Amino acid sequence: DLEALEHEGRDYIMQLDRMAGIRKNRASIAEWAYTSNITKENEEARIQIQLELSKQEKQAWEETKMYRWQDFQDFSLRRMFKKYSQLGVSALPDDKYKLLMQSVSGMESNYATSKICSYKDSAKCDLALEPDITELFAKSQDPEELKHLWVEWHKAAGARARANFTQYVQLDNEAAKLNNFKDVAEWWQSEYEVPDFEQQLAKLWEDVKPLYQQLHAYVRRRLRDKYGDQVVSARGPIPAHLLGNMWAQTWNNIESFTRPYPDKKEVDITQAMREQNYTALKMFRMSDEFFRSLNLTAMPEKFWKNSIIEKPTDREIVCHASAWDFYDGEDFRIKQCTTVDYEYFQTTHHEMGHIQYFLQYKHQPVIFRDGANPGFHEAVGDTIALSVSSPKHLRRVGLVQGDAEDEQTEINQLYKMGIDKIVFLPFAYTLDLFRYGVFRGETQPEDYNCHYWRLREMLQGLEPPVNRTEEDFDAAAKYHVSADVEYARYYVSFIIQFQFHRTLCQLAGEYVPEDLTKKLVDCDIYQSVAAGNALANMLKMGSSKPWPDAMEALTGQRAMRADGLLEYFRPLHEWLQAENQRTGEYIGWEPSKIQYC
Ligand SMILES: C=C(C[SeH])C(=O)N1CCC[C@H]1C(=O)O
Ligand SMILES: [Zn+2]
Repeated sequence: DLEALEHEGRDYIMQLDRMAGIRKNRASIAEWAYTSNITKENEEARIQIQLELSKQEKQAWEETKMYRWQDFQDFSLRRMFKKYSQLGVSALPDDKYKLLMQSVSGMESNYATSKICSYKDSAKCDLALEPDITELFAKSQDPEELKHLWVEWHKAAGARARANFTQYVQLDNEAAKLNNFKDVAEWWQSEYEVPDFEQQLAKLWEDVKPLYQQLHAYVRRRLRDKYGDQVVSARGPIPAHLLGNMWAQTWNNIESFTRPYPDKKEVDITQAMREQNYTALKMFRMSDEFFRSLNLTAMPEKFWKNSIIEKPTDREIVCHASAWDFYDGEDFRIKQCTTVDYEYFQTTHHEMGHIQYFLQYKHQPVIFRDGANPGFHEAVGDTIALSVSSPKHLRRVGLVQGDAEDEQTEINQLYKMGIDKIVFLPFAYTLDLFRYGVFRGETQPEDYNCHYWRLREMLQGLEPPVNRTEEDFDAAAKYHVSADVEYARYYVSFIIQFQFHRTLCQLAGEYVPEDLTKKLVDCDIYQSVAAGNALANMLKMGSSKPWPDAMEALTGQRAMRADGLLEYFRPLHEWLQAENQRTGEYIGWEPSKIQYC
């Protein structure tokens, strides 16, 4: 009878889950070995193990689908079977599976090992993205040097990935079809378990776009003031190489010469960190201490032993920051090439947020050890970092001196947060709208660069520094495109982290709507056990329930909405509107004159 069948099904799936944990542990170990020491043999070993594990997965899958789990009574049991009934890329025949692994691995190692020549010294050709190019791009205010770095990096890391990318698209789409998806776009969106995910992204963009356009117009004027109208036009898109970041995904590196009230004291956190002899380890210890202050879980001993927190000098590694779950309940690691600066201070909290999520849901069955949706996993650390970057907290830890002055200081603070959080949204939206089009076949290889820049211009109001052709492939110059990492997760994160932050600030007694002494912009939840417990309760759920349940458990809302972000930035939005009106700034941008299609 059904009762007995369900009982047998439970025994089966729990045994399968234990085996899956062992497989994932082995996969993580092989992946770590390769990405922390990029050599041909480590790449081959990793692919060999992936191939072996995929065979085991396929066998297990054959057995799993024999169960009539759709009729089971228990919700969690049904959910476990549903997730295990999706085989993934292992559904590909061995030869295609191997080809797919090789094409992604080829792109990723190209990205990780690409070097370019210096602008000032054409004989110096050992500049890596981290730390060399990143540092130069953050500091240089020479448009010609920035143009050189931008063009050379996009040639080395972007154009060179085109062939592998085209093959990866073909094979990944075949895998999608074997999993009963139309294409990879549908497969990626299925992770969010809502039928209208793409419409939700579009709605969120409509909500935030007016604020972005005001910020874009203001920044364009300040850049025109600095570089002149031969470099930055009054009504056109902003050249993408002038924003302090290789992908113009965050503009925090131009804050020092574009902030609204320049005569207010300079708040240079990076300088303060360096003056106070911060080290990578100190940054990690401080982050761990913040999480513990919320009554969350301390980093386990193995974390401190096994993590790589600085770039090794004796080998090539994948420097792009990452957090690792080894699915054995004990081994959790971060790998990042930390530099002592404000940006990496944020990244450290971001990665520690991933580890905290791993720790909170480690008691779950392996199949539920995941974010409620991919965006939740990206939002945890950033939510904590919203408190860490508040003036109140920076004063608490001695990175900022003196007291909160006045409304102008607050506008400067909101501006600093806005050129990080608001400008990121159209960037993130572009990256996956582009790839949705590629996977759907709406964008053919001969149109890759043209379609990428059409979206960049339409959504971000940017243009390339020089003409582009289909010899280029600028999208792959971004890590996540070369590494096959879905990006809508960050778009979701940058929206929901403000919903999380607002709730946690209220629980911490740090934010009271309409109380001018308890403003959201200056909320710091540090040491609030009430906030920490509420966050922990949501994190413990992992992916055991659909994400609206997790969202409701923490915030009382069941949807992702821009109202948290818009509330946080309202004073800045009003200031920008007044300021752009005062200077008669043109809001939006006319078509670019640069050739890229
Ligand atoms: C820090 C990570 C590793 Se999950 C990252 O890739 N992030 C964090 C914010 C956006 C995105 C990026 O760097 O593009
Ligand atoms: Zn992340």
